[in-house]
Amino acid sequence: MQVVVPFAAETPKTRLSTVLAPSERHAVARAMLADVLDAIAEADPELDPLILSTAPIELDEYDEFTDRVPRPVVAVDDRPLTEAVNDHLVSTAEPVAIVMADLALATPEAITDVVETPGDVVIAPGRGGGTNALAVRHPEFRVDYHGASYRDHRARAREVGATIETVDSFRLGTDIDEPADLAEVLLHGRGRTAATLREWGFELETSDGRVGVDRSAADSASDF
Ligand SMILES: Nc1nc2c(ncn2[C@@H]2O[C@H](COP(=O)(O)OP(=O)(O)OP(=O)(O)O)[C@@H](O)[C@H]2O)c(=O)[nH]1
Ligand SMILES: C[C@H](OP(=O)(O)O)C(=O)O
Repeated sequence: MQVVVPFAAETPKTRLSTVLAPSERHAVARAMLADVLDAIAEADPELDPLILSTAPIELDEYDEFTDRVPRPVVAVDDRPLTEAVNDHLVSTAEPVAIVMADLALATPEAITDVVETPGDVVIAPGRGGGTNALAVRHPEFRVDYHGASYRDHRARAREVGATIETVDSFRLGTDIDEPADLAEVLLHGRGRTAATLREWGFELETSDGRVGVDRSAADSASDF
């Protein structure tokens, strides 16, 4: 199955701007993308990842921490997310999975659950109403991201007569959007993203009611 990984390359992760400098948001977005690509490759080398990026990206830097052969293809489409993904769905008659690039906790097992669960539309919801991973095997189904897209995708699937399955996954449900989500990476991440945050001096902060992250000012990037 082809696995499309949408990637906002130019101004990624704006909701992390209170804790990460612009250069760090780029770096953490790339680290998360690498973690997702690794999970896909380890789930099944036959899966065919396609990065659907808003701008050209150079993949050479991935060589040092992946043994993926061949490298994923990068397709550049600067249209908004929903439009770009739907155009891709229209252009292929084959089943397609769409896996977001900010799933830093993704594991091969979780990806396998999405691509192997039978159903015309298989959805791994994200916290907050989003759609973090999706498998589409129905020719008329189209995406409608943002807002409560989990609810909207279920409604769209019903409209076209598609069967719907939900994959209940903590690892795929945890997209890294807000500063508090970085605590989940430190707690549960096994890959590049967790290592990057630790290199930057992020630590768990447990003194308040809810676990968060803390970082010493000395470790912040110069463009913060
Ligand atoms: N190709 C493409 N991918 C996008 C676009 N917007 C977001 N993405 C990707 O879609 C996934 C979910 O993105 P969001 O969490 O909604 O947005 P984000 O840009 O990552 O973060 P924020 O700026 O904080 O909203 C991530 O993998 C993004 O890289 C877009 O317009 N085009
Ligand atoms: C793309 C969007 O992501 P969120 O804004 O929920 O992170 C969604 O899942 O619909």
